[in-house]
Amino acid sequence: FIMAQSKEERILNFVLQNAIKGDPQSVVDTIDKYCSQKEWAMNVGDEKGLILDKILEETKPSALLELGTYCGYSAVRIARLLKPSACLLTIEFNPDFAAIAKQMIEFAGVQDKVKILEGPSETIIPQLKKKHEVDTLDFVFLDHWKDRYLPDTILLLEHGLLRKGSVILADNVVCPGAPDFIKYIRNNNSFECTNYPSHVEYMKVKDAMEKAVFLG
Ligand SMILES: Nc1ncnc2c1ncn2[C@@H]1O[C@H](Cn2cc(CNC(=O)c3cc([N+](=O)[O-])cc(O)c3O)nn2)[C@@H](O)[C@H]1O
Ligand SMILES: [Mg+2]
Repeated sequence: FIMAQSKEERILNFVLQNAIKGDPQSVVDTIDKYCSQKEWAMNVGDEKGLILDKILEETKPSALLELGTYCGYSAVRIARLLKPSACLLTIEFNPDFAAIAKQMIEFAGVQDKVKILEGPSETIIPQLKKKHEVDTLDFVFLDHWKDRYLPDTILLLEHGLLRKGSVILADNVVCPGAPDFIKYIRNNNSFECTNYPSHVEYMKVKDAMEKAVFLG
């Protein structure tokens, strides 16, 4: 009998059947095709993805953290631009989504640059230095629950995970929005903020990403 698939399983199966194995760009393009034509899903998407690409190419990070792996779209999108020695740690607490993302990342052939850490960000961030051999982070992508953006940014600061020049990039600062994070980061003299207007993935609804550079 046909298992009642989840949307996330349907996205993964569409990639396994239609993308080119070992080609991360084709995985990104195939997810965008499925989610714009068949079923909407909360990937950062192609329009905001190009902003993400540009900021990555400017930053050239070696140690990266993502909060909210979901199906692995942004993990594959980020990893495809990283130098061989770079490493993306991505935190996901939903085990079903983590399993899908693992298969997505392996199919794209970027598994050597991506490590999925299963659990809630509030638990894993304090473990990054001792358990996951992180010194400081060059780049952090926030795309998980919007009311966790601010507390997790404060956790990163408290645990000495940011250094002068570390870049935090936050998705969805307009829709669904992260008002407490935006208020804090724009009023904190230790951060230099830039807003990048865009749209919600696969929609005409206005959204934006916010870049915050830590000044030390
Ligand atoms: N504290 C957490 N620790 C680890 N993983 C988490 C945490 N919170 C959520 N997640 C995971 O993030 C993934 C994605 N996610 C993101 C959100 C919040 N994002 C959105 O709700 C959203 C919503 C829209 N939208 O409604 O248009 C557009 C977007 O780009 C979005 O990111 N909820 N789950 C999910 O796999 C979830 O398990
Ligand atoms: Mg998002």
